[in-house]
Amino acid sequence: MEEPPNEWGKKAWEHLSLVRTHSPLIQCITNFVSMDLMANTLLSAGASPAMLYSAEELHHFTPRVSALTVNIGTLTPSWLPAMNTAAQLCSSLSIPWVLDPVAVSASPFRLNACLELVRLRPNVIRGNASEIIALSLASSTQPALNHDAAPKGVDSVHESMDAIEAAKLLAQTSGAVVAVSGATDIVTDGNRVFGAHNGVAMMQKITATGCSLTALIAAFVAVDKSHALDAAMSALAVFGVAGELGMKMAKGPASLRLHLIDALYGLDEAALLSHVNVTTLC
Ligand SMILES: Nc1ncnc2c1ncn2[C@@H]1O[C@H](COP(=O)(O)OP(=O)(O)O)[C@@H](O)[C@H]1O
Ligand SMILES: Cc1ncsc1CCOP(=O)(O)O
Ligand SMILES: [Mg+2]
Repeated sequence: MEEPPNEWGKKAWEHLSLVRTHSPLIQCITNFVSMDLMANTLLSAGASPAMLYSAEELHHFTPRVSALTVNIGTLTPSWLPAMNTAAQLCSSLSIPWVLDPVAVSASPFRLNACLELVRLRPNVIRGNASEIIALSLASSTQPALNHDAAPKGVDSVHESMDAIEAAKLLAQTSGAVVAVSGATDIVTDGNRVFGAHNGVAMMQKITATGCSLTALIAAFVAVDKSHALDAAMSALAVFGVAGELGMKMAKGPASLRLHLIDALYGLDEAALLSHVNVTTLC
């Protein structure tokens, strides 16, 4: 019997092709750990990264970008004005921007910074399961966070499938598309929920793969602004497939980092049609 066509695979290929053709300029206000991998991920996908974060140049630069990513990984008070100004500029100019709430439950300072950024209306919020659960809880009722249950650092202590309801709620309260990475990458607009069953567990052993994925989402949304959910899903699937193909060559995290970038650069339509595995979750 003939296989049904892989509609999400086709869509992922269309989005990746648009990124390669248009090479969207992506501003990344991000943590020091992720700058290198994030910029290289964007370049290998065909986008143009710019890791500019000085408040002095935002009014000149940010209005000319195709999308922005704001990542609070190594947050200090001095970074916040630039993050807020860039986010405000994007929201007022209808430039898509994506928030990565790294380690949002690590401190009240970080949580409050994130809540302020959520109020500036990101188009997409991407985090791991623990981050989305914590931000969703705080966005809806503002409870005191239970620090015993919350992770202490940047890595998730929850499974992505356990964050579906939290992701839907965060999408509804924020108006953003919400993406949760993990064994299954989940995307929701608060109503529809899709999951990409791609990627390999070893990707967790490379620092900043999550941050880089968030920037990739920004690049994909930049080329399909009116379909943020589809674009985010494509980015998650593409990154996951690159991880799977890279893993065939890798011996461990260090060589996976290298082969992941090479695989992303070399992805073709046949690879996406045969590997992208997206299903409707609810
Ligand atoms: N158990 C897993 N199996 C397959 N892929 C995974 C797994 N855990 C994470 N990934 C992939 O690793 C990448 C980074 O996700 P994650 O580790 O959740 O982000 P973060 O670094 O923000 O915690 C994503 O592409 C995700 O799909
Ligand atoms: C280790 C670390 N510490 C502060 S930011 C950061 C990188 C986190 O990257 P990711 O969220 O992609 O794992
Ligand atoms: Mg992260």
